[in-house]
Amino acid sequence: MDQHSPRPHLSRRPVKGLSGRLSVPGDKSISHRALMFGALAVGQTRISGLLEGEDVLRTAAAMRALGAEISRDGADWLVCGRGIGGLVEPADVLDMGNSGTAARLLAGILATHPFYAVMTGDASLRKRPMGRVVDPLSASGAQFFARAGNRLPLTILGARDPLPLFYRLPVASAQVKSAVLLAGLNAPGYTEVEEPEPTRDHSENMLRHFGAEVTVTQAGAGRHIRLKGQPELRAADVDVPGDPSSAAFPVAAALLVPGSEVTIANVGLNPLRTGLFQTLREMGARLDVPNQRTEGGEKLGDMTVTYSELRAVDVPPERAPSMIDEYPILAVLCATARGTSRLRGLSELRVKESDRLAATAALLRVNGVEVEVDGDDLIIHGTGTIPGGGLVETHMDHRLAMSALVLGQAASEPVRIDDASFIDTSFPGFLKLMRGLGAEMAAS
Ligand SMILES: O=C(O)C1=C[C@@H](OP(=O)(O)O)[C@@H](O)[C@H](O)C1
Ligand SMILES: C=C(OP(=O)(O)O)C(=O)O
Repeated sequence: MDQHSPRPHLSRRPVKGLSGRLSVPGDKSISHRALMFGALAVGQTRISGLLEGEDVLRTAAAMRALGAEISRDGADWLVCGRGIGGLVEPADVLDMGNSGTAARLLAGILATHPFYAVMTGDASLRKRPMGRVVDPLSASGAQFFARAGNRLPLTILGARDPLPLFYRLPVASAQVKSAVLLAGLNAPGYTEVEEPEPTRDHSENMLRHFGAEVTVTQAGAGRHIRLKGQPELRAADVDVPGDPSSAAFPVAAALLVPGSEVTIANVGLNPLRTGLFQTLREMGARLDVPNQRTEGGEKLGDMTVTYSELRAVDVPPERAPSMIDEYPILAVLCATARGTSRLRGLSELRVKESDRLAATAALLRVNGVEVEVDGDDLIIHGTGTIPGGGLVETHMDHRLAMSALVLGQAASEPVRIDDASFIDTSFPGFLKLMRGLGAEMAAS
């Protein structure tokens, strides 16, 4: 993706409201994990609804390079696993593209497999911190060699006699928690992780689904997770729900174009992912989810969203893990609401595909919105009107690209972005799907 061709696009206000019923692609977090756990299980795992975005395809390629058989079967994916400890040394560098989740979770798997592997990524991923996984994983006996600041490319020499891990997360990160649990799968005894605040629990849910023994107990404001090492993971089918982090974009567009009503089928509603929807309701959004259900340990439902006049909001820092990827699009909605919004405790946004705190502020400013960054908080002064007319720099970041295109749906002048190509990492088909609802987005 370093040699990718930028695809500049523009977005303008449509003449009438957005409408329609749609599905968004599969959940990215669950898709990565389904491929990884499938590869570590014995037998054949069938995955339906897998996200075929570039991030997840990188995970599929890496698990193949480690010896798993992965193929497509119609709309489904099949994974023939090698069992825990059964992966083989990859013959070449593993390129994780733009994906932090793929790189960090794979580091966990590689830490307790006794061979040599090298991982790299694109220019965005090579800037992101890997020390957060290298530190805890080193205690398993694995050796890591990285560029200054623990950046990719990263060489991993997996432990021959892995030790179980006990780790208290210094930041609320599901990626770090999952890396430790994945390493613990191939170590004898119990691996334990304590998180300061609950983070998405797809790894815990899926480990159980594949037959591992995982217990979760409340620990203060956070959680204590305990995994019994060296289980026999048994292949188990996975039905991936729609990604709530992707649903956020059509939901936001419907909320800011007058006259809109849109229904999104099968949206994942894991309570550790729904901070945005809670916040939108506090802002006065009409979101109806009449038929909620649970499938494969994950909640989901069909969500209908109707254009709503939004009011400003104050989002507490402890809500951040449940909506960590949704702040750029929430900031766009706050810009359209009348009044001052404050989004608190966003330090983790600085280490995403871009520095999302700075880049979200810049996205709004260049389109005439008054914004401040105060420490780790983002403050947005909404007037109810978006002048627009700006060219947004997206810094290889899919969420910034989609957020800017949604902003254009409410702006007086068209909003341009320098590059729409990274949208395919998490939301292939985004532009087509948005145009199908009546949004005005085009190449420029
Ligand atoms: O575990 C996961 O699948 C993810 C965890 C989050 O990252 P952190 O663990 O860094 O918060 C999130 O931003 C990312 O898109 C997906
Ligand atoms: C932060 C994200 O992903 P990752 O960390 O996997 O690159 C994201 O999808 O917004």
